[in-house]
Amino acid sequence: MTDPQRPGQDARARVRPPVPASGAWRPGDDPGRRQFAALGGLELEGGWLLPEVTLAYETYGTLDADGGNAVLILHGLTGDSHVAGPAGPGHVTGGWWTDMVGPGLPLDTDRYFVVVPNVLGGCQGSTGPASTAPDGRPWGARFPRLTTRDQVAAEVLLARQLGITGWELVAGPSLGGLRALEWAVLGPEAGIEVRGLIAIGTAAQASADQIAWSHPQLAAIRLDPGWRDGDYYDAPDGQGPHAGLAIARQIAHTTYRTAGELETRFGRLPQGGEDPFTDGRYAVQSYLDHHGDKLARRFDANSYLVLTESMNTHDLGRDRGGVDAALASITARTLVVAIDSDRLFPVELSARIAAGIPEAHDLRVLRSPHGHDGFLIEFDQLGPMVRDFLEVERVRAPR
Ligand SMILES: CC(=O)SCCNC(=O)CCNC(=O)[C@H](O)C(C)(C)COP(=O)(O)OP(=O)(O)OC[C@H]1O[C@@H](n2cnc3c(N)ncnc32)[C@H](O)[C@@H]1OP(=O)(O)O
Ligand SMILES: N[C@@H](CCO)C(=O)O
Repeated sequence: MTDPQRPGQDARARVRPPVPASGAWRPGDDPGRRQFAALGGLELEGGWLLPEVTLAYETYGTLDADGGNAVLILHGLTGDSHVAGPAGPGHVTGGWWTDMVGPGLPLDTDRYFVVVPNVLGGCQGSTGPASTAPDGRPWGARFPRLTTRDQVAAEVLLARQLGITGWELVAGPSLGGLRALEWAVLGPEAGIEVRGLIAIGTAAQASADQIAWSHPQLAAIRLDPGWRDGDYYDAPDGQGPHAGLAIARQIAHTTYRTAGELETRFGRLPQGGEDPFTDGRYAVQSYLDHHGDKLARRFDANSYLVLTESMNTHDLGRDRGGVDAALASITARTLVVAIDSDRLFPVELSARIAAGIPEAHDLRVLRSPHGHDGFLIEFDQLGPMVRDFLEVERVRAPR
């Protein structure tokens, strides 16, 4: 991997990442070749009613006549429905699993019909805080609290609308893994079979450490004067809490990588042309500025809040007699994948999932210097793990 030492970014970026209003995320951005499902009202776990729910989604491949080849892929915190393919008109970023999903690839779209929804509460076409509330104004901070279960309940409605009665596989990393686990419990309860499950770098229950790391991220956004109590969409200066969101991403991004990687890649190198002893930055600071700035240009801060808080409340065992009982109720054949250097979702959290699900025969561990983001990088290892799992599945249950 090469690390360009980007010269010349304004050193003030250390304090307030420069995100021009024209380049920042705005409601309605990024229309793509996505499809949109109007799913009606949804009663949420917290008792609120979301009167009109839309989920954006993409599909890849063709659904068999018997509907037996449907696969659901669920994205992480800031991902979206664009799982594969290039960036381009309608897609700010290239597909986040382009190496994993496609003809002949581990999630083979010649064989499977792959469905990828944008999560409820997100900002890439699904109902979220930037959507219009019944009073004609954006929901903003009035958008109700969401849980993982609510997100999956919306996806159940989508599956029904698509005529899918069972998933051959539900797979997801990180926040997508939280939903995948929830699907494995809620899906069968809702009459949608989940035959296979792949949970990557994820957890059955948010840990204190994860909640702790999220805490300053939430504050960074809410304390940005541009947040305006969540109602910034129509701000006269066009500015939202872009600096707060960028700082949140910088904190998060550090947890997605490892201390060893940062040391190896950046060490104490100054950013090219800058002097950290005056007003310049170290290269690692510039790297974080870059990732913070990049997210603030493509993501809505209120969605970041809603999704982060949904992760914090994630608990597969809530009202189900605890995590162990919930895991024990999962009937899907399961592959659990951890990343050895993941400091945000450490291997123990995956080990607990693998130990608790009766049909989870395997805990596979990706070796990676990159930490949590390994699931977006280590395709040479992840691809064969997924292929192996699906081959065994095929032998076990030929169609
Ligand atoms: C499942 C999901 O939902 S996924 C959502 C996934 N997408 C994201 O998370 C987007 C954020 N991107 C990333 O986190 C990473 O790029 C990954 C995980 C996708 C890939 O990781 P890596 O290949 O290790 O990329 P890395 O972390 O080095 O970042 C590369 C970027 O940093 C920039 N960079 C590297 N060093 C510096 C520096 N010193 N100063 C400024 N920028 C720098 C590179 O120019 C490059 O910029 P670009 O992405 O705009 O082209
Ligand atoms: N980089 C990933 C990490 C969180 O899973 C994302 O933003 O979705």
